[in-house]
Amino acid sequence: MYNLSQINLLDRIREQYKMKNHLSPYLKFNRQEWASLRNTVPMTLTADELVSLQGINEDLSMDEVSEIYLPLSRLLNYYISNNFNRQAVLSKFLGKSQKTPYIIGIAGSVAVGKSTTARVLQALLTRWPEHRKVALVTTDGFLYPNRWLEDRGIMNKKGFPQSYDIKKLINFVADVKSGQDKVKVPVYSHLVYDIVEGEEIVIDCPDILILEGLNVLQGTINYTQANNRVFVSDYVDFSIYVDADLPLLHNWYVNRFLKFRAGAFSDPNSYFNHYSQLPEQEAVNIANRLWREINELNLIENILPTRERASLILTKGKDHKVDLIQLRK
Ligand SMILES: Nc1ncnc2c1ncn2[C@@H]1O[C@H](COP(=O)(O)OP(=O)(O)OP(=O)(O)O)[C@@H](O)[C@H]1O
Ligand SMILES: CC(C)(CO)[C@@H](O)C(=O)NCCC(=O)O
Repeated sequence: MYNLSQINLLDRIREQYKMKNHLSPYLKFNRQEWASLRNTVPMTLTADELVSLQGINEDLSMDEVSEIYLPLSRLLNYYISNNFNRQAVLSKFLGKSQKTPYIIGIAGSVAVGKSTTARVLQALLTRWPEHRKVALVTTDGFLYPNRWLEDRGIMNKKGFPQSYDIKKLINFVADVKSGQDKVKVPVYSHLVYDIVEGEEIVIDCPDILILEGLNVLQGTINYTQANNRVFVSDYVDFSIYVDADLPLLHNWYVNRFLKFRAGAFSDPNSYFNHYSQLPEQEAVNIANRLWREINELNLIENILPTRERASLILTKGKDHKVDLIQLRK
C-alpha cells in the first residue's frame, strides 16, 4: 500500500505525463510499427550470434532481439557514426585528433532488465561492420561500501541517491568522455551484496561506453562556488529509460529473488545464504518487503521522475515484451 504523499506524487507524475503527451517531444511506435522498421535494412543474425545472445539471459526471446533490439542497435549505430563524423570535422578544424567515446546511458527501476538490455546492446553494437569496441559499466560499482552505509544507518537506502559516491561517478564519466585511457571502476557484487575490496575493472578508450544503472538520469553534484550543477547525463550522448508498470516490476523482482535463492544464495559467500534454507513462503515475504520498503520507494521518489529526460523510453509489458517505444524527435 502507498502512503498519501506517495499517491499524490504518483498522481502528479501521471498528470505531468498526460500534459507532456499533448505536446510530446517523442515519436511513438507500437511494437509492430517499430519491428517493421527493420525491413528498411535487412538485419539478420548468424547462428553463432544467436547462441551467444542466448547466453546473456536464458529467458530472453529471440523475437524480442530481432523485433526490438536489432532495430534499436541499427538506429544507435547511425547516431554513433554521425557523432564520430562530427568529431572528425572538429579534428580537421583543430589540426589534431579529437575522438572521444560515445556514451549510452540505461536507466530504470531495479529488476526492469537494465543489465540484460545493456548486454544485448553491447553484443549487437559490436557486430556492425565498424567492429567498434563496446565497454559496459554498471553504476552499482559507485555504491558506498556496506560499512559506510551501516555507519550512517542507511543500509535500507541502498540504491537511493545518498548511497552512491556521485562525485566519483561523475569524475569517472568525465574522464572517459575526455578520452583518458585506463580509467578504473570499483566492482559491486550482488552475491556478496557489497563493494569487492581490491577489485576493479579498467576502461581503456572504448569507442562506445554503455553506462547502466538506476541513477544514470539523476546523479548531480553542486559546484557551490559557481553554484553550478553537474549531472551524469551531461556526459551521456544517448539515454534509454526502461519502463514497466509497478505490479510487473514487483513480480519480476520477487521471481529473480527466488531464482537467486535456488542458485546463488546457496553459495556460502552469499550475503543472503541463510535465505536459501528458508521455506519458500518466508523467502517471498522477505522479497516483498525488500521490494516495498526499498526498491519501490526509490522508484517512486527518485527514478520515475527522471523518465522524461531520456532520449528513448522502452515500455515493457508482460514477459518483458516491449510494447511501446518513444523516441525523442
Ligand atoms: N528481455 C528479457 N526477457 C526476459 N527476461 C528478462 C529480460 N530482461 C530481464 N529479464 C529478467 O528480469 C530480471 C531482472 O533483469 P536484470 O537483472 O537485467 O535487471 P536490472 O534492471 O539490471 O536489475 P538491477 O537494477 O537489480 O541490477 C531477471 O530475472 C532477468 O532474467
Ligand atoms: C544494488 C541495487 C541498488 C541496484 O542494482 C539493488 O539491486 C539493491 O540491492 N537494492 C537494495 C534492496 C534489495 O536488496 O533489493
